[in-house]
Amino acid sequence: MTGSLRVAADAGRIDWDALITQARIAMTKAYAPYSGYPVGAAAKLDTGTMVSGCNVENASYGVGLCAECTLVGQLQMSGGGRIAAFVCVNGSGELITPCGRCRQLLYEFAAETMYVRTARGVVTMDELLPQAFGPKDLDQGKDQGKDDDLHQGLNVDSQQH
Ligand SMILES: O=c1ccn([C@H]2C[C@H](O)[C@@H](CO)O2)c(=O)[nH]1
Repeated sequence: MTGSLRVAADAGRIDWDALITQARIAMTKAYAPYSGYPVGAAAKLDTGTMVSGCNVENASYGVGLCAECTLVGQLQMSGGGRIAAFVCVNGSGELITPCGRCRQLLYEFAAETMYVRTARGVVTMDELLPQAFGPKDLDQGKDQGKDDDLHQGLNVDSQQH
């Protein structure tokens, strides 16, 4: 089976209706007095556990939490795990795609292949956030930080400016 066929077959085994129902229930708990735009999110972990979240806004607008924020908080609090499937919905219960910041939040906890059902169909996390920055990049950066030659090279350069 080719890669894309396997992806389609795996995604087809997910109970999306159950996940969307959970997201809609979560959306009813949203605290969104400022935007008037409630959001609910739900994820199925590779452990089988279901977690959900809703947006929680704030009088200091910029510090409001997206539904995905509270979802990853619940994920960690409920013992951790990797997200195998994810959906989020708006106040009408319709599918929306996670905002940019939330794609990064979700990526941190994504399973090897994580499926996201959107209004345009099922996509993978890698398709939603291509060339993502993640934990592996931090590992590489740490190794390079110990490279004295590189540091000296950077110092020389900075002295020239
Ligand atoms: O992926 C998203 C996009 C938006 N929102 C929230 C943030 C804000 O409370 C409201 C309007 O942007 O929707 C989410 O929870 N998740």
